[in-house]
Amino acid sequence: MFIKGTTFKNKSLMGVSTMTQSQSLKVSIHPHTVVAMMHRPETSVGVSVDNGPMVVEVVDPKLKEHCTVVDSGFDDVYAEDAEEIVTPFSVSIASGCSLLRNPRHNKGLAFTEKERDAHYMRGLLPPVVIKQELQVKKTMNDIRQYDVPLHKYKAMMELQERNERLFYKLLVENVEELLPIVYTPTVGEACQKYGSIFKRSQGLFISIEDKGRILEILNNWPEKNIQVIVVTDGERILGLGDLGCQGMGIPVGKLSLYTALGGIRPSACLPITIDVGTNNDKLLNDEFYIGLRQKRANTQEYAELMNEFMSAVKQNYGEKVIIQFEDFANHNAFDLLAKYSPTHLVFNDDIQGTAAVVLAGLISALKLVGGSLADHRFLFLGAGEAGTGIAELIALEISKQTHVPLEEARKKVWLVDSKGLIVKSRLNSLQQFKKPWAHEHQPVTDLLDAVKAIRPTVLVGSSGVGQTFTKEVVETMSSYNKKPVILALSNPTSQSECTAEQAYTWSQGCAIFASGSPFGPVEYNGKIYMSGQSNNAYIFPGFGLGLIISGATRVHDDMLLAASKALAAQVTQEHLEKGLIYPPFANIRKISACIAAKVAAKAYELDLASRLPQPENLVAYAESRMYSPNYQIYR
Ligand SMILES: O=C([O-])CC(=O)C(=O)O
Ligand SMILES: [Mg+2]
Repeated sequence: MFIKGTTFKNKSLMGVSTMTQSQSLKVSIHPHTVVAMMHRPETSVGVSVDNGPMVVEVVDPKLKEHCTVVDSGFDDVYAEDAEEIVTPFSVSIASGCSLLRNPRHNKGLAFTEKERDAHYMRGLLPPVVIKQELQVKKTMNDIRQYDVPLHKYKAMMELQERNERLFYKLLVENVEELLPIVYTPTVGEACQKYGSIFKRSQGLFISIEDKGRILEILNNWPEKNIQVIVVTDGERILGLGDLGCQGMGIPVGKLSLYTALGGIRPSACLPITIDVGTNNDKLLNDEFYIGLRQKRANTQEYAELMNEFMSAVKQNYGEKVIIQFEDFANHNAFDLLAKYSPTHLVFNDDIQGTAAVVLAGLISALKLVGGSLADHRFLFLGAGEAGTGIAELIALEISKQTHVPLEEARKKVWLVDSKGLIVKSRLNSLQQFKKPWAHEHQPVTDLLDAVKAIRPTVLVGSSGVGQTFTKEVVETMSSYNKKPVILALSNPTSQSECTAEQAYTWSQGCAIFASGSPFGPVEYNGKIYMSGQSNNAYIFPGFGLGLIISGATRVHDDMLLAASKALAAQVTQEHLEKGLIYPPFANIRKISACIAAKVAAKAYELDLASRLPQPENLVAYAESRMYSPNYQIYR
């Protein structure tokens, strides 16, 4: 809303910020405009409201000279058609139209008669009053009418912008149907087209040009009580590569899962995209691209910006804000995690979250294939964040179970990158994070030969390249194993190493298969095969909740192991009989509470928890702290 001339000589919010609470400003405006405190203490303005004509009365004589009185009537009192300079004056207790347009508080047709009266909404809505349940039904009907997933995505984003609780209610109650829309695979397409579909900013954009001003930018975000930040620099969005500033879809999507799946309050979630340019020429030449039109900054500029960012976050939100790194390219992901783990509560979802979810799947799969982890041989296609992250967690668990040194346990795990099997003779040319996986072996240049040479029982795809598990690869795996475990983790679906149908057909129905992005049931030889979704979405929401409820200050590998085991414990005999190595997403909030409880328990055990005393029943405590999307009642 704009107030004409806006009564302040210094026509900007900064002008307002110079006033203190004691310099009270009495305002009588349109009856539905209840003006109260502005967000920031330094901008607090005591304001009272009378019903009546538009009058601004300044009580403090010292402020009088800064103000002009505005009258009501035919005049353009809100300066809607004025070309003069105006102050965008906003009110903070919403009522009337501003309440209906406030996504956090809007309930649409579900506002009761009493609320409509109390909040000056009578006449602004049609007479009917409906329940949230009916709104869910109606909105789901709407969404289902779109055939194109991206259209459903846009409808969901619009809902989030219009009525946040309804958005989360839909997501919580229809998680299996809507996850592929707000998350992988559709979010991948949304990021590719983000510039064209961009309507409203849903997070903070920090560009290399903002160097020196990051703290100021964080302060522009309306919420102060931030508990989780998901940040990307857009350089490796899913398996789609460098999408620059358009990677914003990922932090937004991940954080909506933090809320829907892990029960973290939406106001406590902050999506951030760091824009240091992009090396994607297609985007640089795209007229609708929303980011900086330049190549990525050099290593030093990048490191300086990230350093300022990490310091600003800690300064603004304290020790206990979770900073989740998402979809950074390998070279930065490992460095950032190593650099900031000792000083910040950082979590890399692609390295650590994916590792925990895959280990959980393997723990379940053992119940189908037999043996312990140490009895198996693991071969990875892809030696990046996911590949080496999973490999390391498997080795850590083997080492704990069998009491062999970690270096020894690592020998059970083999990795193939774009140059072939990672072996000792390649050591000097390998990036640091691949070096632990260079075992003694002849050079092998491709995956099929690596499968023949290593004879793995478990094959994991984490290369970001689609259709790399060929018929021959799957057949060869099946020739050595009665039940080959095949995980095609790359996202979105287009980058999956093979489809569920290919895995079941080529293995003649023997494979235990899961994938990063979802596949529907497959019929093979008259039997229906269901595959699980091996995606970090099972882990990070509950993991984050566990960190928050314990007040953890650092992430520890043992917490990842605890999360894996908690997830694996949710897989029942009934799931296993269907070939599922993950529980259905339908129960995810319950699962997240169980994961949170185990992560929190580990934090207490490791003396990393700051919330004391430790609650007696951590599962019940976790559940009690979860955000509910049900509407609140307004007085
Ligand atoms: O977003 C997902 O679906 C999983 C993930 O972290 C990635 O692929 O980078
Ligand atoms: Mg990711």
